[in-house]
Amino acid sequence: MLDRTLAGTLAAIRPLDDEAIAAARALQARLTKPPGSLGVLEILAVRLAGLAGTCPPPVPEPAALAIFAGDHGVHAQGVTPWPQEVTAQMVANFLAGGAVVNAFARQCGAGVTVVDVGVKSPLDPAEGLELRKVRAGTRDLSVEPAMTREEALQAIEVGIDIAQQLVDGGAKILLTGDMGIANTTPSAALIAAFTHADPASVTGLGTGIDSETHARKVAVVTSAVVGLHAEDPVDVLAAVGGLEHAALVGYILRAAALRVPVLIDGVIAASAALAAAALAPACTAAMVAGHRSAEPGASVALGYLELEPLVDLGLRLGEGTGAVLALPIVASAVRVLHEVATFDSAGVAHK
Ligand SMILES: Cc1cc2ncn([C@H]3O[C@H](COP(=O)(O)O)[C@@H](O)[C@H]3O)c2cc1C
Ligand SMILES: O=C(O)c1cccnc1
Repeated sequence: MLDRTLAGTLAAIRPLDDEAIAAARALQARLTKPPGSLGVLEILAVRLAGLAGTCPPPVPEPAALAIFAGDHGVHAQGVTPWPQEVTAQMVANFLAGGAVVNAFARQCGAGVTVVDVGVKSPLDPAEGLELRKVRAGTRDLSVEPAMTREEALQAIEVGIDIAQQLVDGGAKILLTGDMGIANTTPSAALIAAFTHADPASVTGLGTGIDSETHARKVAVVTSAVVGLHAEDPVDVLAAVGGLEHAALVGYILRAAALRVPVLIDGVIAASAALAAAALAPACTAAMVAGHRSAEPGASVALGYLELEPLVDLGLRLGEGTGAVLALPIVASAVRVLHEVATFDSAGVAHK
């Protein structure tokens, strides 16, 4: 049994299993389809065999989405037009099943868990809600570090714990989700900090902002990154990240430690994935990029992580929507290794 600390989680992350990869490649070659005809799906299924250490790897059902919710002190800088209360109001909407991600989750067959890791207002207990608040929102990252190192570590361990709980409950794949008004600003700062990209090039329009707001946002991200002298990934996360970002880091790392695939959603999850990869480079083997968010930083982060997104539909919502939409593709890729007949078994002639 792995201990649920960050150190215990990092120590358990291992590279892919070469034997399972070889077995999956050999199996792909025997299935009744021209070799390579399933393109990216073949590569993905082989990698998931390597992750699971068995061929075929488990069909990713049931699937579990965790939506980590938190508020942001940097909201005070006018980086988003939406009031901060929307974070808590959307949490209520997720719990009532009324958000976009709920519709997608019903369509694609994913369970939804909402985690309050840092919502500003107090939330009442509810079915499907995990009350794990580390702090009622971060501090303003443009003025001081958003979190203490201790707070960031606590939030990482919330993510670790939630991932462990979902996998203990039977989940065969974990999906990332987020809710936090203003959170595309810390996401851009994390992406600039970890990839060394120009802050302006990774700062997008978030929920949809005017050019004046965008200019303010670029200035905030630029000065946060210029003023950042942290080396350790947890310190970077504490300085310019959010509580939901930190929880996502723990969630991703725990998925990798448990050898369960983790479907990365949009720019918020991609920025957390960079921090996770900085802590444990081998954890990228467990990551599957769900979609290409319209937010420019997401493509920069995925490029840095060498991940190709499965779908590209111009989404810019978050909540886990892009991860959920990619789920049937991942499941289909794995199902091929379980269910497709071989040339021998089906009596189909080779070329
Ligand atoms: C109604 C509503 C539902 C959302 N669901 C996700 N987001 C997304 O938008 C927010 C980030 O964008 P920004 O940095 O521009 O504030 C996050 O809450 C993210 O999850 C939403 C935003 C709104 C307004
Ligand atoms: O990429 C995302 O997930 C995203 C983009 C804009 C706003 N909220 C989330």
